[in-house]
Amino acid sequence: MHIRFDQAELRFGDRVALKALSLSLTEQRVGVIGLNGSGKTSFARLIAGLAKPTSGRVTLDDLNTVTDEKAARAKTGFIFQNPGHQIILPVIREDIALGPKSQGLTAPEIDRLVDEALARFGIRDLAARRPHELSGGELQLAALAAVCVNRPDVVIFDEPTNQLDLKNRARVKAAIDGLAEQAVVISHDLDLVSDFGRVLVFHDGVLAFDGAGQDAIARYREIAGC
Ligand SMILES: Nc1ncnc2c1ncn2[C@@H]1O[C@H](COP(=O)(O)OP(=O)(O)OP(=O)(O)O)[C@@H](O)[C@H]1O
Repeated sequence: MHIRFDQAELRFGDRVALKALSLSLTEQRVGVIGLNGSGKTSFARLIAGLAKPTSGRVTLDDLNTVTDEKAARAKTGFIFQNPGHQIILPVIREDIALGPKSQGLTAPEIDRLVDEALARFGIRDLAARRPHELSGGELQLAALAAVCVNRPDVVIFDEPTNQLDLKNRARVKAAIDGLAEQAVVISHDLDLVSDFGRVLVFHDGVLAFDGAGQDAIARYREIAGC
């Protein structure tokens, strides 16, 4: 998918979360790194239509995230920092079924799509479980299944390996690496994006570097002074 920012800026009162940015992204894997408060989540929320640019515009395959809001939103899936908060039904299977149900599909069609999504992320064993019983990694995968069942073109991850142990981190990394969909990955876990062909470094709401993973990490280390 072609994600495009045209002088898109996001402000909250006097505070500029993201300064006017023009950018074109078509890569399958895009990493986003930078210090706390540098504008990464603001950038991601603008793509997903969860925030509207205060000025300028953001388009997804020529659909404007504001004027074509519904169609643009359908192209994106967002995995939040705390995926437990986005699983709203009491049982994982029911939660994954929410999207297909809203499309008015028949019960067997819904069952088939949910089974496919569970199998795709290797979480069939979680189908009957409740979100509060799951580990952080399992929650990430359950949220990913619930997002991908809706067939988005791009999946946006906000710090997907935050607070995960090595085993869960590896599981989530494998799921991201294996995605057929385009992925935009915000991360403080630099290894997660180091082999991405395109990684954006934000600093103070400005795009400070745009290039290959290893180069972006080097630039980020300079900014962080370590
Ligand atoms: N709803 C809001 N109201 C006011 N200011 C906000 C709001 N959301 C973000 N900001 C400010 O915008 C700036 C960028 O925030 P953003 O969440 O995009 O940063 P980030 O790089 O994702 O940070 P982190 O790594 O800590 O998650 C920060 O100064 C933040 O305080």
